[in-house]
Amino acid sequence: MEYISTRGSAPALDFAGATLAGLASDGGLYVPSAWPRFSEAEIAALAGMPYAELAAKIMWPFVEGSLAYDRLLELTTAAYGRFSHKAVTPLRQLDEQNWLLELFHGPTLAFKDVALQMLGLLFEEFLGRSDRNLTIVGATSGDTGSAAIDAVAGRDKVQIFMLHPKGRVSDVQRKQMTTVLADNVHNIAIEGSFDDAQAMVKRMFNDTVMTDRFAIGAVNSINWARLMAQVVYYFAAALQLGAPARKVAFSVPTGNFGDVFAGYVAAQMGLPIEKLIVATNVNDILHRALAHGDYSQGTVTPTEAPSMDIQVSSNFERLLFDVGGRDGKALAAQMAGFEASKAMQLTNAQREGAAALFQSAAADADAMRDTIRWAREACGELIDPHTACGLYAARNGGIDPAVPVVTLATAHPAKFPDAVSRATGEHPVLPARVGDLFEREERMVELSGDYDAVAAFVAEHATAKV
Ligand SMILES: Cc1ncc(COP(=O)(O)O)c(C=O)c1O
Ligand SMILES: N[C@@H](CCOP(=O)(O)O)C(=O)O
Repeated sequence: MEYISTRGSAPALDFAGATLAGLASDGGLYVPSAWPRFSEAEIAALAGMPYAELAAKIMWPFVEGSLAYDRLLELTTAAYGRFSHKAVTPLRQLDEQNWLLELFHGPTLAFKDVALQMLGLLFEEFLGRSDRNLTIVGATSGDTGSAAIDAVAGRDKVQIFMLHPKGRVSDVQRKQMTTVLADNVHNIAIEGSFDDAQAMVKRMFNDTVMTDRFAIGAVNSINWARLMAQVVYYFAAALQLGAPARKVAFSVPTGNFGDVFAGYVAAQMGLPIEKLIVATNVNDILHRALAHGDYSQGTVTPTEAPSMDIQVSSNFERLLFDVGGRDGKALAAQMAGFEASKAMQLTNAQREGAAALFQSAAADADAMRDTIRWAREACGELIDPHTACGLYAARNGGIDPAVPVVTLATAHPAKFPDAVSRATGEHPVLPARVGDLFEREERMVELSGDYDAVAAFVAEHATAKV
């Protein structure tokens, strides 16, 4: 499989190259040059497979040329062997139409583990074939950070620098990052929002002073390998609910548009998806873009679903590229306009292409709280505030009652105990494997939101590329 940039001018790479590169050198994001497609019979034959095997089957067309199938299966077996539930991503029924897909049974209790456990192993595999050192620079609103740190802590040839917005992640999220004291882990709290952190990360990929000395790598969902691994659980859930004979809808709590774009990829591969519901909190740039074609940044409002406090959604670029006719030059111009003015109108082709599969909704604080309460009182489930945005959109999405609607449960409720207990009066308990989190020592540095200060810190602590 060959990977091309959404902005049309970076060199095409194979899977290993795209995984190590992260962001394309023209500022675009890597996408497969064509979507692999499974026939109905091929999809039906996937039913009932153990998760690791299903993962290898789904990922295979994306990695072919960079990994042998048997090696891929060894990696998926190792990655998903660390999950605390045998099914890895179990489904739970809430009522006649609604289901929860629990994605939080990995080591750091959020859906990010599903992709990052795999990505950590892929880095090790590909770096082992060269004498290259990787300097990972990432931005997190709370969950990517801990999942990425868990996946690479202590690994040879990798240093990780993780930027989070100071004071804007939950205490559990912060401690899951800052209590990992491995020498290759560097946590940086910056003044500003996740968007500010993400902008600095992207800038570093195009800063030749840095890229001449260091091989900068990505763990955010700008890295294609993240999304590839997330495609698997759409297949896993839909197969359990009767696919390919029956269509399924998904409601996806959304911030950086990575998780829901993985659903779009599943649909391009042939999975019969009725609708993908994009669920935001009040930071609703994606809801405005999908409902009205208006992709304009706005300021970030802190909410009880802090991981989705995002107003620039990196992966939306991948969708605009695909539904807009895969014209890299035109998209590069459109994105340059957005970067200059912080606003952009979708073209008619982009709006119509997106509307064929996506619908959207934004949940405010009342909607989140009421949905957390409903899930507890009516269905006996404690859910986190991000999942609540998804479930709110699912219950109000007007999907044909004959179609099952799966809400992605993206985080364990105990990561956000204050919001959950405000809504339900119950304090969710952290699973035993992270139970002593609050007794562990923390280490992080605090920096201003100034790019030069962050770059200087990275340069001081990173290892040169070879
Ligand atoms: C718990 C949780 N739910 C949902 C999201 C949104 O996912 P995405 O950024 O892939 O849209 C995030 C992070 O962004 C998250 O951490
Ligand atoms: N919610 C994320 C934000 C970063 O998104 P990513 O999926 O692009 O890594 C987080 O928790 O950090």
